[in-house]
Amino acid sequence: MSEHDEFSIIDQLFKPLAGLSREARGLIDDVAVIAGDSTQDLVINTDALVAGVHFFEHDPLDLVARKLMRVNLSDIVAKGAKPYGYQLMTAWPRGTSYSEKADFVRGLKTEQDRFGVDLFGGDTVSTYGPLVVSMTMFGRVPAGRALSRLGARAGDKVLISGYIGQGYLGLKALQGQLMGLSHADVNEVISAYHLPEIRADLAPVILEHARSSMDVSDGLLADADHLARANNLMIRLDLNTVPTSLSARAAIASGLSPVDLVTGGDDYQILCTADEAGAKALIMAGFYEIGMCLGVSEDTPAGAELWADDRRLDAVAKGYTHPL
Ligand SMILES: Nc1ncnc2c1ncn2[C@@H]1O[C@H](COP(=O)(O)OP(=O)(O)OP(=O)(O)O)[C@@H](O)[C@H]1O
Ligand SMILES: Cc1ncc(C[n+]2csc(CCOP(=O)(O)O)c2C)c(N)n1
Ligand SMILES: [Mg+2]
Repeated sequence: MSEHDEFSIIDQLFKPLAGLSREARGLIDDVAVIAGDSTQDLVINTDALVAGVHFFEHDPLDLVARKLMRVNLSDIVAKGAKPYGYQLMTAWPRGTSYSEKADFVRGLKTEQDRFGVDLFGGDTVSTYGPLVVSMTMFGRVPAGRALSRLGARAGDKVLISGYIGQGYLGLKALQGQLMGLSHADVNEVISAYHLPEIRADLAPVILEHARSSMDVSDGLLADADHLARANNLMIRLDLNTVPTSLSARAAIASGLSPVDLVTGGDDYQILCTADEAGAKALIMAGFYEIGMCLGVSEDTPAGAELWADDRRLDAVAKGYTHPL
């Protein structure tokens, strides 16, 4: 096992290449922001999906395309930006048929129509390895207003845009490891794994009322930990207030640990912080309050902790990390 993971590689090898460019945000945010004209900036995000790592090799390719679009859109929306267009890279395993590629394109078209984006360019190559698809998504935001992971303050409320654990439950169902759910519940969580919910409609309210914001891809606890550390704060999450679906509650009743839901990842919900008034407005728009930002001290170092019923809970891992 290597002593490196994605975060140490980014930190040690890639961060120096970003230099002091404002656009890169020191590679501590999820996106780059490029100044446009005097009215708007461009928010840019790249996320890739790899067969066997992010999706199953036999997943229908229209769903893979749709998931690729959504995992990229979640970062754009989290920064308060409006989706604009995208570039695409596809590395096709040799022997992939024309009709499979056409399925992939059909999935892209469905999401283009839904989210109002067009294809701006990209690259098409072949590979001896598994299918790899990567997207660079562009969004537009009023000049100087793009949100960041930075900006949270002690006393801020922590909020989430929707159910946590749906994608993880779908993954477990597809792996045949989910017990106690009805047929309809299983279909619901598998559908969430393939097609995470993206609330593009929330971008304006996030822009208006959040102080810091990011999407949740690795796991709620892991991403709250990233946000907390970026701001040198302690985030205390209250597990009892994390919103979960009826399917998730049925899985818990059948023995699933609720901690797994907040560390499993594949959520693509929006995690943000706001002051009291901002939190009220965000809750009115559909967000759920799930925790607090606290100042750091010897007893409360920077990072995220999970609490339930006045007890701190331990998690084996806070979320998904790519071993490198
Ligand atoms: N290979 C790379 N080259 C340049 N920058 C990179 C590379 N990999 C990651 N980064 C940058 O490092 C920062 C953190 O990346 P990370 O993948 O953790 O972001 P994220 O939005 O949380 O990702 P994800 O949605 O994939 O979980 C981002 O600014 C990203 O652009
Ligand atoms: C087949 C299969 N096995 C495992 C997982 C879980 N998983 C893989 S990557 C990731 C974090 C987000 O990725 P990234 O950080 O690259 O954006 C998660 C939760 C999955 N989705 N599919
Ligand atoms: Mg992100």
